[in-house]
Amino acid sequence: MTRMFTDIVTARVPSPKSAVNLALAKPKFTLQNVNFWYPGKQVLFDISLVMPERSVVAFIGPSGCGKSTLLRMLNRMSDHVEGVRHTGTINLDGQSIYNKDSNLVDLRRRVGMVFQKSNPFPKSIFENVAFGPRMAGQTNRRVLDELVERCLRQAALWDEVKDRLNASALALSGGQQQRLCIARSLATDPQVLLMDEPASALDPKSTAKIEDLIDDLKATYTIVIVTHNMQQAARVSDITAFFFEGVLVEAGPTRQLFTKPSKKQTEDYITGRFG
Ligand SMILES: Nc1ncnc2c1ncn2[C@@H]1O[C@H](COP(=O)(O)OP(=O)(O)OP(=O)(O)O)[C@@H](O)[C@H]1O
Repeated sequence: MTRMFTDIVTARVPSPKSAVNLALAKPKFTLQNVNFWYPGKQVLFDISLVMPERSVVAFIGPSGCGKSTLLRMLNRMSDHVEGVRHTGTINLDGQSIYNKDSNLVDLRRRVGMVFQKSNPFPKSIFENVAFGPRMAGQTNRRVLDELVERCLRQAALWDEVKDRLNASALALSGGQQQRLCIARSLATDPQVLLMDEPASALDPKSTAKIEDLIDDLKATYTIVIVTHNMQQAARVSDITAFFFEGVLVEAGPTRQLFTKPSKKQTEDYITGRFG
């Protein structure tokens, strides 16, 4: 059973073209002793983890283990629930994101987010991508045209929509809508993309497109992805972090974690014994 599963997974570990030299990469996020509480309940326990720049980091683990909460801490979306608190530090490029003088608008611009369910605005394809730059004060049509084209190209959607930029975004397929949301999050010029199960609502073909896109995007961006699909983690990520009941059980290079996990709990999870 173990052998069969790891054979399947290692056959699909990231291709050499996309492999990142983790030893040389600069840390993008550094988490030290992070704890997090919802009102009356601690859900993350003493998490320490380094996420290298321009790599893909996957969070895996059973439902409720705290993956999304930790992901949302990285751009402080978790602050929005009343009564939450945390301890520990999260540094982005060496600066704490929780400093009292840190700028939340700037943090969200630098750390974009793509959700499980695509959520385009009920506007045209063009306006969805132009929305962020417009909110930031960009009014020059030529600049917006160029930016929309660049982001749609980066999101591997340009060829499919270039002749209907004024059509409603809601008329696109689910997979196209998700790529549009990725294009929209690229338009504010982020450095990090947080993806919360970005392909779980998509068919296999659209999922493959998102995975190819993640592989392309990491040349420019640091990507953190929550996924329930272990084969997807194995295919797209450089580093995998396995969580169980709010504890980071093990994190390391993806191939190593899936072929030679150092903890029995990790092995039990990746071989399907629980979760
Ligand atoms: N807004 C909230 N208020 C209170 N508790 C919450 C809230 N959001 C999540 N939790 C709890 O925090 C714990 C971690 O949830 P979280 O969504 O981070 O886990 P997850 O690993 O992402 O789960 P899933 O894979 O099912 O999405 C769970 O026990 C959950 O019930």
